[in-house]
Amino acid sequence: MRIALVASGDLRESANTTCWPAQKAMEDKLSAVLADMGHELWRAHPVKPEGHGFIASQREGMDVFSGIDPDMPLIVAEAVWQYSHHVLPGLTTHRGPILTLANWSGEFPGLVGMLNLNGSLTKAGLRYSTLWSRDFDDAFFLDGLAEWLRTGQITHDASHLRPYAPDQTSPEDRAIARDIADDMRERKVIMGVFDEGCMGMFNAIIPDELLIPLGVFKERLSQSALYHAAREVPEQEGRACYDWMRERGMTFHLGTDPATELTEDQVIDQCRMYIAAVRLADRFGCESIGIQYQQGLMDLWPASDLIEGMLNNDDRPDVARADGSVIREGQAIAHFNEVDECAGLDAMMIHRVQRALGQPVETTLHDLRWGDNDASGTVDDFVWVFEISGAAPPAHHPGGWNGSESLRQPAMFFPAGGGTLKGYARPGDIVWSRIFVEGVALHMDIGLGRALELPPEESERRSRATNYEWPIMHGVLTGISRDQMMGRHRANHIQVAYASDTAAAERAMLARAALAQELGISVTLCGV
Ligand SMILES: C[C@H](O)[C@@H](O)[C@@H](O)C(=O)CO
Repeated sequence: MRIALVASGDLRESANTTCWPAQKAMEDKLSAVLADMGHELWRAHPVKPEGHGFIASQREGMDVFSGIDPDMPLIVAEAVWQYSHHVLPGLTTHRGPILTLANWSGEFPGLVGMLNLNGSLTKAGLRYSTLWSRDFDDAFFLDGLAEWLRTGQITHDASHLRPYAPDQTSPEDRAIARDIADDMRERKVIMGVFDEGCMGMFNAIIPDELLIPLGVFKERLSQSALYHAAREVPEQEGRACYDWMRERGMTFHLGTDPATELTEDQVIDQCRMYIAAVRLADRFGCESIGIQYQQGLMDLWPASDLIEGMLNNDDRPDVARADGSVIREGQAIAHFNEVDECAGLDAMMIHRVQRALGQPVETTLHDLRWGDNDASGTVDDFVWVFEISGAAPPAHHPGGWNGSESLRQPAMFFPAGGGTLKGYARPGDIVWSRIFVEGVALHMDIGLGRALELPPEESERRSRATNYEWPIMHGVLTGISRDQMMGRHRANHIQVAYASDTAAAERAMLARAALAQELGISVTLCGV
């Protein structure tokens, strides 16, 4: 059988050319495996003179698909972060079986790219199968591939899923959830969206019609307004924020070459944008905000990540209004990275429930980046690398600000630099979740887990195997195997929040499930 292969890439040519060798190596392996099985893998688009073989725009993807027989079996293979909208239009009219596939490697965010495509295909209502492998020779992969070749689909183990039933939550916590839901629906809530849609993440956009019944409305803001407002903030105000973080013990790894190193000027500009973002959130009454950043703004201003980590922390530098009053003093302003609105909605619900239960509100999304057994032998579990591409709230790090550091964002992604907010998440009980769109409705997957402390060499190994600049949570998910998680998860992102102990985590999970259900979101308990 002849099988078409397409590879979607980044919009940034610097990322495409840097990552191409990893993609090529993966495609060669896949081709060899399929040849052994008696099939031919046909690359449906060429390796370009620019030095890579990725589809790098939506139009290019549409043109590639117009040359593919719509009834052929087709594999979208990803070893890198990719923009789903490059291939989504073509996939909407493809009739043959679709397989999304990634290599189990931390080197580049290929698994993350595949998971985003899966979430986007799910939201678009398209049928697909999905598979992953480290070396393309394990039984799980070979059996799955054989099943797909034979039947056009792969069924993953979903025995860890069960629908949530409201009587699992205590009457007191159901009342808390109902009060929050009533307040949202009556008083209404605003999510501030600084340029909707980021990096082709179709799954991350919630149609307004699905938010209206929850009382949630978007304020569509422009990154140009944020850029302008940041430029208006005097340098000394930015410096005061920078000093505030250093006084609390945060480490900034500074250099002198802005093209590849973090400079003080970049950090001060990030602080100016933090101040501008807080004031805009206040001006428009936004309960949460999301800054898209990665297109447009990335050419003008250092990365928004440090800003996002600062916003997501209750203990953050004060920002005053013109009259001198402090904006939401001592309270985090939930920020959803990459304007992932599903994460933004979840974060607002987390803030409200966790505050009502007296639990920490600090929450962040992470990429489901990679995972591996613990090479130090400290635990037997499979340990995930939850790793967001820039910043976690300092409250997630041991010692808070003192246990946090900032490194320059990689030049291949972020030409104007900017610092991250990195740390290794402190050990503790967590509740994880993901809101997603499927069948033109909102759904929530939720479960329990633990963040682990691993020996420094193992933390370092995991960080070096992925992006050293970015924060990590060593995550263990309760009752869910690696492959169950991969087979089910409908997004590249996973939301995490801490609880004080296991009982508190379970209570918070069930209270959040009750709130979601009350708001009309269908809830699946995963692994618990
Ligand atoms: C910098 C990259 O574009 C990352 O933002 C990307 O890999 C992601 O994190 C996607 O969630």
